[in-house]
Amino acid sequence: MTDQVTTAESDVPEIPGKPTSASRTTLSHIMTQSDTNLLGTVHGGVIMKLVDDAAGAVAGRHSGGPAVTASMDEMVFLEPVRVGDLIHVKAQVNWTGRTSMEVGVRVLAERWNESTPPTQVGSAYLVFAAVDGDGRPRRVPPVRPETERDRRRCQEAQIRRTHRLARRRAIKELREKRAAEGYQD
Ligand SMILES: CC(=O)SCCNC(=O)CCNC(=O)[C@H](O)C(C)(C)COP(=O)(O)OP(=O)(O)OC[C@H]1O[C@@H](n2cnc3c(N)ncnc32)[C@H](O)[C@@H]1OP(=O)(O)O
Repeated sequence: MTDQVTTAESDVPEIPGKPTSASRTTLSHIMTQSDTNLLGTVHGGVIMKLVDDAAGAVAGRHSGGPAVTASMDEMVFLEPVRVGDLIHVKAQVNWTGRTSMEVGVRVLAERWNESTPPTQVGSAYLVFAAVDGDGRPRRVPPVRPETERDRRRCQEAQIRRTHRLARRRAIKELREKRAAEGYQD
């Protein structure tokens, strides 16, 4: 992983931007008995897979080709999901770097056969890297936020990006320091 935000190279032509709405996606699924954990509610891993699927579709659509999950952070489960819940997994590109994208995901649930408004049951932020046929990172079009909400999400994604890089750098430096001091853990 690169350790700093890379600026666009001057010798490479700019890729035209793409609006957020061009790749925004919702994946819906009814939860059944086979999705439950030992407590009888829906297994968190089932929801995480749907989150990764929806985010992957968004990343592929935005980048115009294959994209792989590089990281998933801040997966939050707000309320238990039950058998018979209709889940809506809403995903959009919040921010783009040179070859990576942060995708924000919200998970909503409603009873499958009732017309009550859905409630938010979870959220997550994932980083996807666009890759070429050999699995090497390739450049992505810059995302063009369209609404004030899109712009806020983009600003928040930049904060998360800065923190991810700073945390990674700090841990790397600590490990190097400990190795130099002779620790072999
Ligand atoms: C949809 C699916 O199920 S995919 C299956 C699960 N995922 C995978 O198998 C991916 C396996 N991992 C990989 O192939 C590689 O580690 C990659 C492609 C993600 C990154 O490759 P690297 O050699 O580290 O490339 P590099 O350092 O240039 O990083 C590429 C971009 O990803 C970002 N990135 C890489 N690792 C991370 C990470 N852990 N967290 C956040 N961002 C990351 C980098 O910051 C960089 O972004 P930028 O170009 O916008 O600045």
